[in-house]
Amino acid sequence: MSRRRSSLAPLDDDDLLGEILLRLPPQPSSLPRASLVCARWRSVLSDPQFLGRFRKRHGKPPLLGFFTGDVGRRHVFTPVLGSPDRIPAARFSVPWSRKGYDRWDFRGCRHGLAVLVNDRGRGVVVWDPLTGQHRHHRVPFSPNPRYGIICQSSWQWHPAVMCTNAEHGHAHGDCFLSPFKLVLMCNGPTHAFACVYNSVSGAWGNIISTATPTNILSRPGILVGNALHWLFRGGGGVLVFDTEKQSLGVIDKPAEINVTDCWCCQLLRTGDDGNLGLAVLSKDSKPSIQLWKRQSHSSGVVEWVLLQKTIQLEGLFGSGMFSASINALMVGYDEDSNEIVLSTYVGVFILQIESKLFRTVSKRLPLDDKMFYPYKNFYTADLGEGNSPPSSARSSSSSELSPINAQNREPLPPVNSGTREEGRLCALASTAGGMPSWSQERGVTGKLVQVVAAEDGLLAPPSRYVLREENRPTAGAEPAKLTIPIVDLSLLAKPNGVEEAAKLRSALQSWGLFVVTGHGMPKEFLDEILDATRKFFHLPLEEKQRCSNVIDGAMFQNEGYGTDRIDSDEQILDWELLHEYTIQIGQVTMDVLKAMAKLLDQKEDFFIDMVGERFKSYARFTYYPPCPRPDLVNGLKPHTDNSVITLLLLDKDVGGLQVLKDGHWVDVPVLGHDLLVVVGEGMEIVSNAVFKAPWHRVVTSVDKERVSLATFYQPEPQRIIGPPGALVHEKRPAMFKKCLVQTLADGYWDAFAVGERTVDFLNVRIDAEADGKLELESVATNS
Ligand SMILES: O=C(O)CCC(=O)C(=O)O
Ligand SMILES: [Fe+2]
Repeated sequence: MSRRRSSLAPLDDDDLLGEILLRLPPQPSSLPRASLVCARWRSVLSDPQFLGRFRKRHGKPPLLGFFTGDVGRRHVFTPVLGSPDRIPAARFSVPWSRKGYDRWDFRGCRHGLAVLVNDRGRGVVVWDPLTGQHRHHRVPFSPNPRYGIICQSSWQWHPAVMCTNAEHGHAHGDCFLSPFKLVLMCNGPTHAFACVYNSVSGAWGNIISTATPTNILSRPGILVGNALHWLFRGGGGVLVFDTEKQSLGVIDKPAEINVTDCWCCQLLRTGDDGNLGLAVLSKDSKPSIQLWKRQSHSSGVVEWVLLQKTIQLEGLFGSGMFSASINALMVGYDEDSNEIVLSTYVGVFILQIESKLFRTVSKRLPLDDKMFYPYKNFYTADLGEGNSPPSSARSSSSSELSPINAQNREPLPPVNSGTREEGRLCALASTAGGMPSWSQERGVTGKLVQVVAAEDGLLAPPSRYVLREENRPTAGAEPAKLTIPIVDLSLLAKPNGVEEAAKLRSALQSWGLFVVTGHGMPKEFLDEILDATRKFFHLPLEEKQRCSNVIDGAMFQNEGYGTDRIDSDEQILDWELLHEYTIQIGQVTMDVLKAMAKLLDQKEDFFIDMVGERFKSYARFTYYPPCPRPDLVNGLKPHTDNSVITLLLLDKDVGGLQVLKDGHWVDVPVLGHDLLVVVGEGMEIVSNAVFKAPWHRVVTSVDKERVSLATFYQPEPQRIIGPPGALVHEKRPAMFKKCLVQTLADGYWDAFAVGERTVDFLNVRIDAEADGKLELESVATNS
């Protein structure tokens, strides 16, 4: 500090003035406002050295807002500060595209840096929202195909970024991308892999892996000391990655806790001693947050301890905010301040765990299942220099630090390299649970039905396949001779497709399914798909089992045949075919969903928005061998689908699918190259039961085998779906409770096993009585 002349008034002394201005609060408007006083003040305030000292002095940057959204959804910046500190949302708009198949997911913020990952594992980006600088990295590995990966949807990328600046007094938020560590964790149903990028060496380290009991929740890892922690679903415990020792392991979670969904459990960094903690939100009539802490005893034993400090939410917020079955969701966490973000029916709040003090984020946002990623930084609006990176950071490799545009990203890996890059398609083969059906079974011990059917001299199906008399396909009258409705998709899309829309309306209203013509998929292509399917089922058993989803006797994932562990060129061709098919069928699905939305006088993306951009499509191939006694068995037992909609490509030569209409089974004829659209229970929920999922089943043939390919279109697993406000009104109350998609998916096979609909089995339907009262006619139409 220079010597001061005592004759100067304090504010005339530059050093003293600097000392005084350092004490201004770190809010975004502080420095810009002070800089309006005069040119001299402005010059002091915009001096990079002053700004560095200002950040150091304050240490912790203020919370500017949240990046909100969820995996698979667009993310936006939601400012939390009031005027004059409020930062416009557009200032931090997330620049990565979420279009088509090139989807980037925002996955967290730490130390003023944000991290995004491509959902197909094509890259990871560290982004400084303040300066717009970013680094794009190609992911350094693919999960090993040996672990059964056939689609990336069951292997998820969990990136985490952290500043590693160890300089004394360094204030995070002032990190400007250097130096940092980027941790990339990839977790599937059986294993986790981790790898660390160090910005100083500019290189990725070794790939470390460990066996895991299941998938982890799709939430940012919590940094405690040097270790990142993620919570497993169900009873799996906690996955720990030590970023210094580079070790990956699994620790227990409190035995009493069952991690049912990601909105009810949150790992913590406890404020008092920086230990790992866990907050569990109970959904009882008296909602509360139970707190656990991991404590080490002098004996060296480390265990979870339940803290006395249970937080009663009603006491804090008043009881008005809690209703129905879901009272609040934990939608975010700030590990620096140990604050949980709670979304409720009356707004979004931040709750500080130690003090139990809460602040309001917004009273306008309704209960919503999107994540809130807190973003903290020193932001000094309009100070020019102040918001630019210091020159040292700016001079580092310009090819790495450059404005964001599509061109400067690394090239995408070739589609054929190593593991498949397919993001959302899961292939499975047929049914499981309950009375076995006469179709190719999956994961069922004993002989496969195809093997049974091929046994010489088989006169009747083994007893385990034979249905009780009242359940046999022939128990009712002869199938009714009715014509399944047909809708021409190419006409529907035309501006004057009124007639076709009327047909669609009538089909949905009275059948819940319809035949689609005019879908534009070439006949040869569809033939090729079915031929490949048939060929696959005709492969020797050992070969099929090589791609089975059962490894070492345990079923480990939802996917089975058609895996990525492809050995022959012919099979690669099959997979490419399926990939192409999903793209094309995806387009048909979108068109159908748009037309259905228009029937309800909603904008065309109404249903598409509700199920999310990261919807899943499952392709299920089913093989029905000939059966000597079709009258005794089900090819596939009566069921409703748990999809939003299902698109079926049926065998060109052999029928067998039947739909229940007004209490009678009706044959779906052989459709050639037309497709069949079937409404699923998911659609029933999101249309508030305006559209209904029909019961259907498959009967077998004495002498002909049959194949089919069903593509199930499902919402994002972490979404909560329910009847949307636009379809709920006085005359038609909500017919379903809000429900996590994953819960519906998990309940499906249990419901199937006992012959129930999932919504009934899980008790998601609210008012069975009122169901069906509203006809489609009473909903306005624009067609
Ligand atoms: O094979 C068929 O025709 C129908 C298959 C089906 O309904 C299903 O997989 O859910
Ligand atoms: Fe079905």
